[in-house]
Amino acid sequence: MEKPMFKTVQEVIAAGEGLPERYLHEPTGEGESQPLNCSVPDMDIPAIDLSLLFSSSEEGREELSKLHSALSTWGVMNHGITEAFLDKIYKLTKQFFALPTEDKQKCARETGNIQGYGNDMILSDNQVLDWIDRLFLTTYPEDKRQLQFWPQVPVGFSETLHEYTMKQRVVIEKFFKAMARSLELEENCFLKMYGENAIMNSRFNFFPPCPRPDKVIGIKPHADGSAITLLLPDKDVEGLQFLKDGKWYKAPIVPDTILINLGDQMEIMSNGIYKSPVHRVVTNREKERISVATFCVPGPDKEIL
Ligand SMILES: O=C(O)CCC(=O)C(=O)O
Ligand SMILES: [Fe+2]
Repeated sequence: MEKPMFKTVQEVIAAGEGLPERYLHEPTGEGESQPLNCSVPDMDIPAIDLSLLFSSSEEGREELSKLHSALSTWGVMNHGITEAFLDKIYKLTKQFFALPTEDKQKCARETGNIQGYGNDMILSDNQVLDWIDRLFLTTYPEDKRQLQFWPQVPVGFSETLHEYTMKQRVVIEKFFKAMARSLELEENCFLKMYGENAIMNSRFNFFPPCPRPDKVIGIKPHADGSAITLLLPDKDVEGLQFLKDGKWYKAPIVPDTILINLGDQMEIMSNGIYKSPVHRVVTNREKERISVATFCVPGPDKEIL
């Protein structure tokens, strides 16, 4: 199929033609009266050890109440995972986006397909574009993978993504069980709604340094449409912010953790007790930033109640 004509943000920068107007963000939403790059306070999300939640000890009960409070306040929590493995993913993501354009184009998205490498999806002519390039891959179930979009270079990318997907499945199962426990529900109730055929999509996000962080946004305010999202925000560069009571708060950098973010489907599954938070990504004048978001979506055979 013919590849669509598009310029990624990296190509826009390389062309040296200045900042196209299409990237100038119109501040119309809640909490958007201040410049995008104004300083905002830290949010206080706890790091929670999901395995501890299954112990009936005092410590286990404490962890469970921490989970309840984090999810009902923010809809977000952190969970530790081995450092060396996460480092591998960060490194491969950086290496992929540092490849020459022709190499990245080998994974380029095709018209009508969400999978592959490209810029912000252009859905309408007057859409303000996000300052982001991305590689979007369905990782689970394995028969939904479109391997022609999986990078051959850097070497080890596909194997590591497969391994990460399997590790994430363990975290997801624990998380759904823990969430049911935190609401005093039958342990498997969310897992059953989520289903065996749940789909996982990983999106590798790259935000190049931006000349106008006051006017250009990395990702517009949104809530994820998933059940849950497992997110690896950049290890060094901040940018992710969450909206609460009309104010933005920044997600602090917590090393060696996955940030678990509830999506709209989980808000419904928990009868609104847990919220799907609105969040955005701001840009940085000097530094590039990466993140890897995995959206976990119930299978098409599931009805969300
Ligand atoms: O880059 C980040 O930290 C967040 C990414 C995000 O919100 C998304 O991909 O939906
Ligand atoms: Fe998001």
